[in-house]
Amino acid sequence: MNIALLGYGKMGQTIEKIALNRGHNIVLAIDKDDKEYNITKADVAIDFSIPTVAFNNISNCINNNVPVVSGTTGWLDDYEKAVALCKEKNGAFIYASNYSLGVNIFFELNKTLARMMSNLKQYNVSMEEIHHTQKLDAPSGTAISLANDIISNHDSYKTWSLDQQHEASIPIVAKRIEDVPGTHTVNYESEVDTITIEHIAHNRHGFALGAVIAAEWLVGKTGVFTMNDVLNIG
Ligand SMILES: NC(=O)C1=CN([C@@H]2O[C@H](COP(=O)(O)OP(=O)(O)OC[C@H]3O[C@@H](n4cnc5c(N)ncnc54)[C@H](OP(=O)(O)O)[C@@H]3O)[C@@H](O)[C@H]2O)C=CC1
Ligand SMILES: O=C(O)C1=N[C@H](C(=O)O)C[C@H](O)C1
Repeated sequence: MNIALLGYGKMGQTIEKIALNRGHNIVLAIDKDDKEYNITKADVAIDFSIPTVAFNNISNCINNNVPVVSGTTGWLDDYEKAVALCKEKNGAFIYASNYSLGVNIFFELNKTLARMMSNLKQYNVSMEEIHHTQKLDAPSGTAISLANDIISNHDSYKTWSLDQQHEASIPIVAKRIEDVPGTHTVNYESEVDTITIEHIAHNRHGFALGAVIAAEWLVGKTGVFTMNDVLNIG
């Protein structure tokens, strides 16, 4: 496949290595200063850029009939617009806050645990995410996905927040520590014990491999998809 990388930072460069190893070509590697480029050279685009440009990058792909895999976080206020555009243009679009197989398994564990905890009011949930210091958004996209999945599966929670706990709100602590690729923790605490589930990424390989697998899967399809469609779990 001919792949366009929209964003050639830490993730773009990791994706390039994995894509080349799997026999693909990188026909574009776009960064902040690359204003003029022909996206139609690509069979598929993979966007790991920055929150303020992600929606434009995705729209440009959809408008030019190029399937697009989006991994950028922090732009989701525009997600429904991207979905509507994709449907209108009969395009192909997938977004995931986290492309790693491990985190997608963790998402399922989190939903199951939330369903079990919904009847056990003695436990209060809290979350923590830790990332490297260059990260632009907080909380992480993965933490938001985890919180939304708890809200959908647990009667007591209606929202999440980064500050002090409000009633019916899941408190999230976002820490920034040099070189951490991504750690997510969900805690249920009672007076007598704590139950914790945690995912620790050791490097960016899992995210990048998942994004390339999603791109391979997406080509030739039309519609709006999630990683559950690609991995057939959940
Ligand atoms: N879904 C997932 O599985 C994962 C998602 N992410 C998300 O992916 C995104 C990128 O992460 P990461 O690679 O670590 O970040 P980096 O900062 O290393 O890379 C972002 C890149 O985007 C570039 N960029 C800036 N403006 C544009 C533009 N207009 N078009 C294209 N590219 C542009 C930046 O260029 P310049 O440096 O010149 O400004 C930079 O090279 C983040 O939102 C992060 O949260 C990260 C890991 C996994
Ligand atoms: O910025 C990162 O690095 C990461 N971002 C994603 C997120 O916001 O959840 C995924 C992963 O945790 C790494």
